[in-house]
Amino acid sequence: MDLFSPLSSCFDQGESRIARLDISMGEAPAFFADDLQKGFPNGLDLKSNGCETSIVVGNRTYVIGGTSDKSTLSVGVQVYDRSSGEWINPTVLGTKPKPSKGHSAVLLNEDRILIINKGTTLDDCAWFLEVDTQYVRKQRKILGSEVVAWSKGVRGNAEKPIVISGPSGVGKGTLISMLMKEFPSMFGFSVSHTTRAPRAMEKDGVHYHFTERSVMEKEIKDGKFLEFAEVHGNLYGTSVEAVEVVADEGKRCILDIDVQGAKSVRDTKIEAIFIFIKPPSVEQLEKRLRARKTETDEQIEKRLKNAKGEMEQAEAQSPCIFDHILENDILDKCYASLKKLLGLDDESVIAASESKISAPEVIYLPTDYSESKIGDKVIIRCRNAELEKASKDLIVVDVSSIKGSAPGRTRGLNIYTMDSFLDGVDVIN
Ligand SMILES: Nc1ncnc2c1ncn2[C@@H]1O[C@H](COP(=O)(O)OP(=O)(O)OP(=O)(O)O)[C@@H](O)[C@H]1O
Ligand SMILES: Nc1nc2c(ncn2[C@@H]2O[C@H](COP(=O)(O)O)[C@@H](O)[C@H]2O)c(=O)[nH]1
Repeated sequence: MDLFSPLSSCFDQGESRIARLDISMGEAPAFFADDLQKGFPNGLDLKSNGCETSIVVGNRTYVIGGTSDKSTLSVGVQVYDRSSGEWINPTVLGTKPKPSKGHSAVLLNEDRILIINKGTTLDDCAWFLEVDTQYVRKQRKILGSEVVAWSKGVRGNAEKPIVISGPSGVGKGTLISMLMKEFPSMFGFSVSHTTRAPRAMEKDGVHYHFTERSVMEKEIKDGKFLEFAEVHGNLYGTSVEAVEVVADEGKRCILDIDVQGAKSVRDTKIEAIFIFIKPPSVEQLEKRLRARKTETDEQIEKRLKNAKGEMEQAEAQSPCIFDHILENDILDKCYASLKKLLGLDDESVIAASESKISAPEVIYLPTDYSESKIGDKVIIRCRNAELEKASKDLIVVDVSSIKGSAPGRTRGLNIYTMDSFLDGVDVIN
């Protein structure tokens, strides 16, 4: 079996990477490998640090690596449009990977590129550069410019985020606090941005990121938000970073957002569980809001008025935003239903602990390897020196079960080792 037909998209270190670019069409800028290797500016603000990789997707060539901005120690992206002969500086969304000792690129399904970072731990080695996913297309329309988006690959099946919505005062925050108190290592709260003033006990960066409207509007324009909405006269929004921070802690993300926000998240096609919490009655809702003593009478009136619209929208069958509607009448009862729904009631927890899957192996990606793509698997073969150290010389990056995309992490990545000799794999370089 020939596992190692070379990948056209990969450039090993020391080679003249850019020289391999097909820039024969149109008026491509002078873009010489020599200049790049000496670190000379090339008219594109792109300087080589010996780590660029290029990959062709349709009529575009993506040059990934190095950075055009010395202040951000992260991987840069440049696009060469072969039909117009022009270089484009795309808007790059999402958290970028940090520069590594080189990387290789593998095209997946024409909509995203798998970037494998050399010399990193396997938990940080796989990143996806999305070039034409639904999210990227939508952002391209909104921002009116070329867009690419980074999404880090997360090993294993991290659970879907949970979106909790419901009228103000229904008890969303109370239920979320109970969940986070009982399961502190399981859940992480997505800290939203808001332009409303902090309440007495609220801390910046914990309950919200309190911000100015003009700053938030600029950040919305820059594509930093997964969703945002005008709620009860203030601007609220979930930044992409807020969700990524939770995923990076290995926790399941909980979003407390209004119905408009839930609809926006639903529209992005992000895989999440959407739960609407409804009050037993509008009278009870008013009682809770008044007892909380955090809003003026006028603000309470506004929130109650909006509550009616939110409940109508949530219970409408089409478009159906929510997967579940829970009534928060007796708090403990509602909390028990929420836990059951999330598979956290006693019976489900015992069943899960009995069938617990062992933690993924800790492996390091070598700096010297060759790789090949077979279907949904990228096979990485360690070379010489590293081969001697490694008991298993093949690392398999299996993308067949990946779920999700930018904004946020791409889950379900399976990375494991294999021994080519023991497994009888015929390796041809
Ligand atoms: N089932 C319940 N019965 C009675 N009071 C409740 C119940 N659930 C929550 N409360 C109380 O109602 C008030 C509002 O709850 P909470 O602040 O959690 O609402 P919320 O939905 O998060 O509101 P907002 O959207 O404005 O942030 C709080 O004082 C809380 O203690
Ligand atoms: N669309 C969004 N809605 C949000 C977000 N964060 C909070 N909210 C919702 O706003 C109201 C009011 O909250 P309060 O703290 O002022 O009482 C409530 O319904 C929240 O769910 C967000 O990031 N996006």
